[in-house]
Amino acid sequence: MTSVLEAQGLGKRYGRRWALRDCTIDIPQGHVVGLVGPNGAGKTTLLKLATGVLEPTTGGIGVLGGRPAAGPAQLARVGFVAQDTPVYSALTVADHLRIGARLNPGWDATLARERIVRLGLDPAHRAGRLSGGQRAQLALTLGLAKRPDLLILDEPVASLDPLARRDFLQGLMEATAEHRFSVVLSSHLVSDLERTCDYLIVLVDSRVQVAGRTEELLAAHHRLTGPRRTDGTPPTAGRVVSARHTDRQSTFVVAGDAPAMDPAWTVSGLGMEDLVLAYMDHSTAADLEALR
Ligand SMILES: Nc1ncnc2c1ncn2[C@@H]1O[C@H](COP(=O)(O)OP(=O)(O)OP(=O)(O)O)[C@@H](O)[C@H]1O
Repeated sequence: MTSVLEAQGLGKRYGRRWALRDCTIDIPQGHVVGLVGPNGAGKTTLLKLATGVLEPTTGGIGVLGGRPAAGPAQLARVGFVAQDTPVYSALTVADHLRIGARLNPGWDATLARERIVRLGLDPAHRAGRLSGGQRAQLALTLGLAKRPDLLILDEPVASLDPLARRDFLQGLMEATAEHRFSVVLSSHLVSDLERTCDYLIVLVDSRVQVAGRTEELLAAHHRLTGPRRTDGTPPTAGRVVSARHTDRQSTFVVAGDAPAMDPAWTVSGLGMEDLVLAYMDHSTAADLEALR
């Protein structure tokens, strides 16, 4: 099956600073992919490379088997809702739908119309007078009515209140269930992604820390808690993702099979938030190590 997103050694540099480096990923189609990382991690850069808004400094990226923005056919297959869900303030909701219909060969006018009605948006309302949540919903409607094979959303819910956030993500989930397309969605809030995504990419300090199916990632990581280890290493094999020590206790997050343990140690599973935080910790520890 063609990958939805495939990158090899992908990097983007602004002047001397790398916004994204050594990014190698291969994501199969049919997933809702959560791209998570702190502010400035490189999420927008990766998404702009995927949509052809930016050109790579190193490496290459393929989207649905083609080059990003390679031509009209490729552009028609990928929908992009940029950060802050931009709309044209002076134009009405209906104007947005008309422009969408004119610019997109696969435009689904029925889907757009029905969605606007369901959301209770007045077609005559100017976009500049919509609330943040309504603007985000309008931008999502434009992205969905394009009927893309891949919809890319850059922090679409960042500025929304919890209710609008929930409605937006729910609308997105309903649309993916009905129309079966892939989604890549970025956020710095894991809680947004927890309910929505079945594939996860953790990006910290311009590098992909881990990527894979959420269920598999959660099954492959464990938290070990036990008496403080004086040498700072865990009492098992497996790759250490993060390590924390107090005077009396050590806590490790390790990647690998469930370890057979000494009874003084507790092994537990992780939630998505724990996993993301462990990889953020990992990146911080690596930075500190590099400074030594
Ligand atoms: N046009 C630009 N010129 C110079 N540096 C840039 C430019 N765009 C982004 N950067 C830098 O690249 C890095 C990654 O930025 P990016 O916008 O991709 O991060 P992000 O993870 O999307 O952050 P946020 O969650 O805040 O949107 C940051 O250090 C940022 O300052």
